[in-house]
Amino acid sequence: MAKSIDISDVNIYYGDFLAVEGVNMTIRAGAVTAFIGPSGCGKSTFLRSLNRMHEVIPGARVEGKIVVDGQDLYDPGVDPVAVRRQVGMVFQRPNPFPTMSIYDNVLAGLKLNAGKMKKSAADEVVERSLRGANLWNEVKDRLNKPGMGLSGGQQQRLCIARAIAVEPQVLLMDEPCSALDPISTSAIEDLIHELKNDFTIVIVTHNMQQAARVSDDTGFFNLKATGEPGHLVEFNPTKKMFANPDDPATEAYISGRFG
Ligand SMILES: Nc1ncnc2c1ncn2[C@@H]1O[C@H](COP(=O)(O)OP(=O)(O)OP(=O)(O)O)[C@@H](O)[C@H]1O
Repeated sequence: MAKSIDISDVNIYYGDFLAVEGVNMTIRAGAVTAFIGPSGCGKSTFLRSLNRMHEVIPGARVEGKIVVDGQDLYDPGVDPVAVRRQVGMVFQRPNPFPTMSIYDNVLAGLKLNAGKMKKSAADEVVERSLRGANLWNEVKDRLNKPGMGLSGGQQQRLCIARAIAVEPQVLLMDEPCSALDPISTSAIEDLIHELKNDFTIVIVTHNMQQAARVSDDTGFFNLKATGEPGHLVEFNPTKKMFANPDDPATEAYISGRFG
């Protein structure tokens, strides 16, 4: 089930380097939220803090609160592996496991999380996830073929199927279309529309048209100055952000005057 995410006073560090400072926002359940902003302002860093992937880099840490379903993900008692199950992630480049079949790729996260499953239950998860990722009709007759044999767009939908197979509450997408052609991009954007019925979706995109097409809310990140940390300049419904932004820096960015 989709959940909202309440973020308060989040600072994100790489060692001593403060990369992102003072973020406050509420990401709505069952909506698509896009993060936009110039290169290096911390969009991906912030996204990775939402499922505790940031801290896998040595010396990296997060301050502040990120609350999903009443639970602060950074509470000392919380298991980061459980967080990553609850908050799934899809990356810029499709990354199916190269030696695994399409079928096993879909189940890869579940097998790590839930041990051995019955074949009938596994079949059911594979079909549901591939249907959910709009890929079933294209692959149902070759489930035992390698995932790497699919086109780039199909591989990305396979990675989405793998992410939704574990039934997360939130799905993070870091520029999921940047390695794809326009037709595959359009297929992923259609899919994002459908997935938001079941998952809270957060997407980082460099493409402002894409943010305008797929998202309900948008966060604009920027650097105050070179060498300063990234920060959230404005967070608003996407329609408002693109028609009538609150901040002159947002206006300058979306009208193409910098970034
Ligand atoms: N592994 C790392 N170690 C140290 N600094 C890092 C690391 N990854 C990112 N940074 C720094 O953190 C800041 C934010 O980077 P990040 O990749 O989050 O920005 P971004 O807005 O997603 O950029 P882009 O749009 O180019 O992907 C940058 O100054 C970057 O150099």
